[in-house]
This record gives sequence, C-alpha cells and structure tokens, in this order.
Amino acid sequence: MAERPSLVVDDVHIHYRTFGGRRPTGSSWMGAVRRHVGSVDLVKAVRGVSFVAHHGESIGVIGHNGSGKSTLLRAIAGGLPTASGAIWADGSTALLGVNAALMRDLSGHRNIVLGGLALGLTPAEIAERHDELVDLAGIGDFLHLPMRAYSSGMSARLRFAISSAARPDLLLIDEALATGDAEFKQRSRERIDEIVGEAGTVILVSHSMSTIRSMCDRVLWLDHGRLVADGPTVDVLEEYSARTGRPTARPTPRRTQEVS
Ligand SMILES: Nc1ncnc2c1ncn2[C@@H]1O[C@H](COP(=O)(O)OP(=O)(O)OP(=O)(O)O)[C@@H](O)[C@H]1O
Repeated sequence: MAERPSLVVDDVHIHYRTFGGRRPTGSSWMGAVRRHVGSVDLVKAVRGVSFVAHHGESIGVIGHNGSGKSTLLRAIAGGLPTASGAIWADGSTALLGVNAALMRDLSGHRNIVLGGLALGLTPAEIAERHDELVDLAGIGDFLHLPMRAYSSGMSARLRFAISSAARPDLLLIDEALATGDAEFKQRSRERIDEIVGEAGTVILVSHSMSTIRSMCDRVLWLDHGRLVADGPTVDVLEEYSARTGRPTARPTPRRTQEVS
C-alpha cells in the first residue's frame, strides 16, 4: 500500500532551445540563410505535468515517441532544469538509462567500482555488494574483460545492476530493461520488487506494455508533453489501447518462479 510522498512533481514545464534548426523558407537565398542561421526554436517537451509518487510505488510512464517521457525522468533525476514548476524528491535518486555512462575500455569489475563510487557508495560498500552485483548482471567469466567485448544484453544487465546497487530511494529507469532476455527481465523485476519492498519508489519508462504491466502498479500517460492519464495500470493501459489502437499485453503475475 502506498504511503507518504517520495516525489512531488508540481506543474512542471521543461523546454529545449535549439539553434539554427528551422527550415529556411522564402525565395531569396541570402534571406533564407539569415533566417536559418539566426533562428532559435523552443521545444516545449513537458507542459504542466503534476503528480505525487509515494514510497513503495512502482510507476510506469507511457506515451508516443517524443511525448516527453525521457525529459521528465531526466528532470526528476536533477539532470535538466525546469522552465517553471517544481520537483521535490525525498531521498536519493538514480537514473538508469540506455546511455548510462559506463567505460567500454574498462572491465566490468572496474565499472562496478567506478559506477559504485559515482553513485556515492564507499569502497567498503562496493566490496560488500560486488559479488551480488556480478550475480545480478550475470556476466560471470566476462567480469575482467573490457566492456567492449560484452553483448548489448550483458551491458544492459551490468548497467541495471550498478544503478540499483546504490539502493536509491527513487530509481528511475529509462527503457534500460528493453535489451535484456527473459532471465534478466525476471532478475530486474525481483530487484524492482526489492526496492519497492524497502519503501523505495521506481519510475519506469517503457514502450513495452508487457513490461509495464508486469512491473508497475500505476501508470502515467504522457501525450505531447501533457499528462493525459494517471491511474491503476490496468485502467490506464485499457484507455491507452482504446484511444491509440495499440494492443496491450495480457497481465502477467507480479512475481513468478525464478528462471534458472
Ligand atoms: N536535447 C534536445 N534538444 C532539443 N529537443 C529535444 C532534446 N531532447 C528531446 N527533445 C525534444 O523534446 C521532446 C520530448 O522528447 P523525449 O525524448 O523526452 O520524448 P520521449 O517520450 O522520451 O520519446 P521516445 O519514446 O522516442 O524516447 C521531443 O519533441 C524531442 O524531439
């Protein structure tokens, strides 16, 4: 059962400014160049989004490409300023994205150490959790090989393991579960359950309706930067499916047997 607020997002607007990106128009060649080079476009990526998350909730974020999901997550993680509105988070946050910064020339082991330090763990905490992380990532014999030798699935698993190692109060996951196999999905779901069980909050952006169904209790639906629905997973996915014509996967049990 959800408890006290862990995150408050209050009427948040987020804008990007892009320079020189407008398509030149008009008949004069010079005039077109001037308009093109001098132009500044404002992209209103998130428009007035408000919601409150609670300790112990796992929340999915869905919406079409470009609807503002990643932008919202990056702002919650503190990586993007808001144009207006406010975001309050109760506790530590960790953002796990497809582009999480791991060093391809360093081994998995070195990345665990560096990633752990970057997330604020002490060397002693990293040493204590090292084996658990290697297990979670399932990288086995590859531990001491440079990451460039890893498959995309192995890299994704390692990123997930490192990000969840800090036991953040708020874990933000941006499509990072998409590349894993069934076993990884199972392990990551267990890790998410653990974080939620320890009264943390998980916010997960995904295009995979089955991932959202199996991992989230509640769903936020963004459309052109606006929050158009916020409610129990089953209800929002049904509405999403009805309005977009996109099929959503059948429900799967929240906890299943471990895949060995
Ligand atoms: N760095 C940037 N500079 C300018 N515009 C950007 C930038 N990043 C995103 N945008 C624009 O902001 C809007 C929201 O993008 P965002 O990546 O948050 O959407 P998304 O819902 O995560 O999309 P997807 O599902 O494709 O990952 C889009 O119009 C996108 O083109």
